[in-house]
Amino acid sequence: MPADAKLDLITLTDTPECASALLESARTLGFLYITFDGTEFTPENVSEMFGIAKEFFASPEDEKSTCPISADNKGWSGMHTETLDPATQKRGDFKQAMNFGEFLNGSPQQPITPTLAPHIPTISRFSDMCATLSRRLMRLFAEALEIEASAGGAEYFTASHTSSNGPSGSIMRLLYYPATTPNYEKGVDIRAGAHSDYGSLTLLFQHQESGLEILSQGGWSPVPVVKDAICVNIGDLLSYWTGGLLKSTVHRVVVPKGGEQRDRYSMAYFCHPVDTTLLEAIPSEQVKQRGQRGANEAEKAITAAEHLKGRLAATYGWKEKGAGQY
Ligand SMILES: O=C(O)CCC(=O)C(=O)O
Ligand SMILES: [Fe+2]
Repeated sequence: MPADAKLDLITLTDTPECASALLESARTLGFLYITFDGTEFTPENVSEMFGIAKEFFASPEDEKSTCPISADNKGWSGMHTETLDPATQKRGDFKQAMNFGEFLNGSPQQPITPTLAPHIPTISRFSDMCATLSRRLMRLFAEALEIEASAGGAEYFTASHTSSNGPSGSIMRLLYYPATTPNYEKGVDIRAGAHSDYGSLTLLFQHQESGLEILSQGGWSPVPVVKDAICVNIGDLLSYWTGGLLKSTVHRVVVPKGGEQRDRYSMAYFCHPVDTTLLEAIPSEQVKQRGQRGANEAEKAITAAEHLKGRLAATYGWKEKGAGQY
């Protein structure tokens, strides 16, 4: 049995010490936990959202399928619809998901099912809280990276992570991994295939049940669920932007030992910069020291939207070498 991954558990304070601790976790594992304490999240508002997720996934397939996932990455995806590791998987992920794009003044910009309709204010508020927390984390990363004051210093990422400045790829996602009987085929099915996330960072809320694993040199390590805490991981875009200093670590979701009969629910907020954001070399000595990699090597800066589009082609080469190796 591989040893559990040891993720740092950090309580957010807006101090240089906290910023350094976050950067250290992001530079090493690329994964960490932050406690609800120190954020707007509480056991109550998170469990209210899990209640909505359960109600939604229990609603009839006929109803959910009126909002199918579309090319804009919003909507419902049923069992085996998404394949996160197409090179290896014979069958799509053993899960369902519902993706919400950004809300505009509290209104969804996508079709919504009747079961979800009464909960829109709660989902919209939760999504906003995730955006606010993500922006705060980005601010702390900028502080720890000692970005030149003339370029914005600790506020370097703020405008690009503010939704009023334009559309972005940010997504609030509800996830449901059903119990594995009777249709789960061991060795063929997986709850979520190996992948890295695409954006700046991801906030992950897990409901009791474990199963998340991260890949390191030693192989796959299970990530134990920490009560009243949010798992934070760095995405490909931020790894690219920082010349690989911050690690976008490959991860997957499996059925934990003895968990075959249990459902698993989680919620992920994928934070992306505004589409038009230019991913230019970051004016930080720490990033410059990474040499000609990622955004440091590009002659012409690409935008966040271009990075997202080209992500698969751009990342498969280094993914074979190991996580986040720009
Ligand atoms: O459900 C989880 O714990 C992780 C899901 C995940 O990695 C993803 O959707 O990108
Ligand atoms: Fe992921």
